[in-house]
Amino acid sequence: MTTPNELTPAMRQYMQAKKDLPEKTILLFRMGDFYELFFEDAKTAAPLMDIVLTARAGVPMCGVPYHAMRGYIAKILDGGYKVAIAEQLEDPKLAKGLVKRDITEIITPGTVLEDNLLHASQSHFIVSVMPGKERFGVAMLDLSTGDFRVSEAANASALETELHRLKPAECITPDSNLNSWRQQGFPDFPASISWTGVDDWHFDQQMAYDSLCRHFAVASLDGFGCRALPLAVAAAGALLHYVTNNLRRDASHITSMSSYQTDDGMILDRISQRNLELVEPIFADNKGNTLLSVLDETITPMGARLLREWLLRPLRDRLAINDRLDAVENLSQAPMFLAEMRELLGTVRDLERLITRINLGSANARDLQSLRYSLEQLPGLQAVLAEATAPLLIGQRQALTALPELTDLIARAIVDEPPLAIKEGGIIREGYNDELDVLRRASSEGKDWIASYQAKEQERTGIKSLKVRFNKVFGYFIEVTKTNLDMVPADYMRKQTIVNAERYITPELKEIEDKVLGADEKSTALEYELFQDLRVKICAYTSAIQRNARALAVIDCLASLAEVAGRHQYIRPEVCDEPVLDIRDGRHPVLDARLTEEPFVPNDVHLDARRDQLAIITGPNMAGKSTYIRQVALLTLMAQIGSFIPASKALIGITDRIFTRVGAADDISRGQSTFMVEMVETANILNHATPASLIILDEIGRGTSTFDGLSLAWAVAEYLHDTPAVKARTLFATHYHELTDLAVTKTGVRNYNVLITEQGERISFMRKIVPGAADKSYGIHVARLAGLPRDVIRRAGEVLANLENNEYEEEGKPKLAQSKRKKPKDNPDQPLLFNL
Ligand SMILES: Nc1ncnc2c1ncn2[C@@H]1O[C@H](COP(=O)(O)OP(=O)(O)OP(=O)(O)O)[C@@H](O)[C@H]1O
Repeated sequence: MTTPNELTPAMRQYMQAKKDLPEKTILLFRMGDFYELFFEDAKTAAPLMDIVLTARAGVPMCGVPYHAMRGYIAKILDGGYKVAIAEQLEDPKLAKGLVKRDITEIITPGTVLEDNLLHASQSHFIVSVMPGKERFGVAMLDLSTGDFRVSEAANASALETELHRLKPAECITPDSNLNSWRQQGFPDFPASISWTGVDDWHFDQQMAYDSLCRHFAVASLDGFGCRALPLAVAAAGALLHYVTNNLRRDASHITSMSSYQTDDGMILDRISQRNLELVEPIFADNKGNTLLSVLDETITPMGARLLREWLLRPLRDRLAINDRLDAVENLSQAPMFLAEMRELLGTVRDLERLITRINLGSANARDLQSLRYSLEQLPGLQAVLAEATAPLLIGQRQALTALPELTDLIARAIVDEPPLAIKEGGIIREGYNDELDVLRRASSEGKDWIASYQAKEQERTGIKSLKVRFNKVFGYFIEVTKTNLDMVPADYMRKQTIVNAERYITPELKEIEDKVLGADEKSTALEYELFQDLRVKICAYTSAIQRNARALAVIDCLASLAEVAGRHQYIRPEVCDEPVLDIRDGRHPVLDARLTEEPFVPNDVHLDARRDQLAIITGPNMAGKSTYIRQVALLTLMAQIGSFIPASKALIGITDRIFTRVGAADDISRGQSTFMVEMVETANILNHATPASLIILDEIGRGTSTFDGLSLAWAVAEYLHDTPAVKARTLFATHYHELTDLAVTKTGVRNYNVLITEQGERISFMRKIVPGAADKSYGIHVARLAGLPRDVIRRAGEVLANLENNEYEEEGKPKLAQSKRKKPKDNPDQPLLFNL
């Protein structure tokens, strides 16, 4: 084992860098053209990175070439580690003694900026959570865009919902809080979050407040709407400190912070988000099944990210919803205007991530050109938007600022098609810088001279095949093939022998070469300097560019909604604050958009929490019950994001929360039984629904015995109907026909069924929801369609007949054979329902 005293100076430097790193951090230490890893880090990371572990002087080590390093970051992060990068802080050629090295950044799952680890259409948040007595302060930062927001969640369940919506890769929280969660069990947060505990004092309110003020160069945070959000400020201050100090990341592109209330939008908890397949399908291979996949016709990455956010956070304020609907209507009514706008958006690149890269110094010349082409669309967009009449569109037009001085500057500075590399020249346009032009002229005149020198020497020596060539080792040289060596003049100096030729130099060739190469080297260095200068100049426009990006995102989202509305013949819904839902000829947006052989059959819905509150929907399997109730939830949600909807007419009372209890995907991974999950979800609904909510229940109690299930379903329906505090609009699809009896005694219960036509043994699904209870279950018909053996179908028919005729054994069990008909007497297990 090597002791510290035996370490080389570079190794001691390595140990020093390693000393201050947080736990579970792998250090990549730059040494020349490689990033090297040593000791335990090498042993841990080599298999993760899939590279060979070697040893030098007994020290385990491995390494990757500097240019490939970024590609390995994901592999280390995936292994559950952070990545620290130690760079050389001076040019090794100029260093006197040991090259200075230090940690320049620490990369964690929530703070990656590598393109291959980011989704263009999704934000990538690191979140900070500060617990209060009951409330939680929440701050979130997307380092790739500079998007920084704060909020407070009213309680643990609101925090859960918020984290499921944001899906952060990483969260920080005070050490003490993380420890208590670890001891008492975590709330229901997404399992994918990597949690980091941070010293409690970073969350000190005053310190956080002061450091935020310092960062934004303001005297108060009131301008960011943070006056009444002390916990949020603490979370935000700690987050900024963590990113800039602990991770040593550059935060110059974080130019503002915004605040929002977690409960001013419609609440969509984890379960509804999943069941309604809003942004992710329940089964991963059904990508086209999500509502987002139908509504997302955005053109820019900023628009795609914002639309996703709109979908997961529908509005609740009628005026705000109408603002969006007005804008969508305005665009829908002017297809030319819409098309022109979308065409202009087609040239706009990811402005938010571009300006971040420019700020962080990782942008190349092509990024600057992309920025220029994107910004050059703004005057055109402003001109087109001058036609807009909807206030939201007018507002966005006013928020757009064309930056002609900046686009001109980039246009003058950068060539049309610059290379990817930024240190090898070829980037700066002629005429931008006099000194550069002079150097280039010297180089090109020299090169011309060299070109003519070849012809001159051919003439002088009479060697037709004489060539003037160049390589990096010898510079310029004259090459003569072996057959012509007798004609080589005396003044040629031999430099190298190769297989078929000899290479020579001459004093005059070397003299010109010095000029050419000197000029080339200088001009490349100057180009890099000019590029850096330009980058700094562009950084001054960061917040103006970010404002433009936000306005463009809104425009893109509205245009996407208008485009989809036109494509699928949607109509504008009317929204109101009363707890009603009146939709004519509604269609399921996802099934409707997908072209299938069976045309989609539209259906109505009429619900009013004050009168027709609870609809019980019965009907055979496969009839379309689930589709129908999900459709109602989706149409309500669409209306509240400001989208038009597939229907012929709609009045939508604004909903505070959509609850779903749907059997499809039970969470076995959470270690709960199907029935337990079902009951937990039902409890959540009964405990949180309000008269402004919308509840869709697809069968309750299926996971237990029939009688238990039926009794629970019955009691749940009664509770929803009878309890004033939870009297929400409810759609209840069920196979328990007994539930249809509720309509007899409960004034707010309505029965519906899905129309079926029967021809002999065959049934046809009409997909039409009609008033009244279904009279038969038809489960056995569907089983026949599914190909169950004939004997099983016949036997099931017999048993069904027994059951339907209440034929029971003495002890009250259904008699599963043809037998004398007898009803059980005085059996306490026999549910009351059958006697109703
Ligand atoms: N209105 C409709 N128009 C056209 N096709 C429909 C309609 N509603 C449903 N379908 C089709 O019928 C299929 C079955 O619908 P769904 O799953 O909603 O039935 P269900 O009654 O809930 O069945 P189960 O009780 O077995 O869960 C759907 O996959 C869909 O393709």
